Amino acid sequence: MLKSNITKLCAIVIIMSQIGLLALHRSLKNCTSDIMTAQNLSLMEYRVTEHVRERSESLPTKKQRLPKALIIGFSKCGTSALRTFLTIHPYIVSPQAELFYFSRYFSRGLEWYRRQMPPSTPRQITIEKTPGYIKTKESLQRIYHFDPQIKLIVIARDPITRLQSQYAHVYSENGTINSSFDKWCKANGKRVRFFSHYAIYIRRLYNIFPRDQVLVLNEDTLEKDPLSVMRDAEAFLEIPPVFTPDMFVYDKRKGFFCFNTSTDLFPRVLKLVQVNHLTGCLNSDKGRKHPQINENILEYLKEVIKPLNEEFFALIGKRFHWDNFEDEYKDKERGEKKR
Ligand SMILES: Nc1ncnc2c1ncn2[C@@H]1O[C@H](COP(=O)(O)OS(=O)(=O)O)[C@@H](OP(=O)(O)O)[C@H]1O
Repeated sequence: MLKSNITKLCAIVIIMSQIGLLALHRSLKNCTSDIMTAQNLSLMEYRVTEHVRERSESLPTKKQRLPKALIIGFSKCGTSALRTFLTIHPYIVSPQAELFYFSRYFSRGLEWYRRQMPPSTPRQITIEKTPGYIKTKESLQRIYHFDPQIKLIVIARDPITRLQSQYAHVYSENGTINSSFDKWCKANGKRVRFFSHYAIYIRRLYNIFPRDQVLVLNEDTLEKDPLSVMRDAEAFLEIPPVFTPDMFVYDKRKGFFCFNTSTDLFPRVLKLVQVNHLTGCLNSDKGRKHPQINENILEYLKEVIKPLNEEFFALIGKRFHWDNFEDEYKDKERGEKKR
């Protein structure tokens, strides 16, 4: 009797110790994966992380969660490319559409907003982008009341190029611009200033949110070196760095960096974001032909905009090299790309 009780006790001790070992093994595994994610992951490791995302998609913990970060502006400054590129990060989910919740659709309520979000695991960050949020104090205050700790991303662009982009957006039909940018600029001096004075909006933003919750990016860098922008965003969002140089390639015809269609990640990219399945580029409503500017108007715009840019750079504490607009504009490759 005593012997059989001792045997039972031994069996229990052995089982318990095995369970303990298993738990220890699991926690060590988690620990190593956290250490791994703290380092720069190679493409191979990115695939492993992606595999984790795929598997975690069926986890019961997956549900629609409110955003922990927003891309709030400025319109026509590369907000779509930024959101699209970021969305392939395994730790990020993002709704495809702009939701205008904190501006136009606030009365629809928080539950409506939540229901627009893709399902995510507790580790993933939901990011929503609506470029107009930065434009009104009301939207920013609503965002603050929603979550005073939320992270905010702003991307800005040379205001002259931004004006051209906006103009092309409004006045293009079937790829043709149907009126004169020069005339529009002359007739809309007040609007030119209003659209180009980034400092007004950034100052208002800094009055509501601590600066370390705001990341200000440069569209020019996104165009020329998307990888470095992705890395800045990863660091700001405190997520593991997974982007690698081979994920993006410059597409001469589009004139922009696009997803590399020849990596084995591309089928996954197509499931996550809307890009051209043949080229890996953003759709044709991004990268439109810009209107011509005559010398006089260019001089006028430079004069009006230069002090506004200086105010903006002083405020954000960094300088973007937007003063070479003329060279860029005349750059042959750029001319070819817009044709
Ligand atoms: N990689 C890549 N692919 C395509 N487009 C790119 C890219 N990087 C930056 N851009 C620039 O993004 C400009 C559009 O900006 P937004 O997405 O903010 O426009 S919008 O406000 O959402 O309508 C768009 O402006 P336009 O060239 O005037 O169409 C692009 O210049």
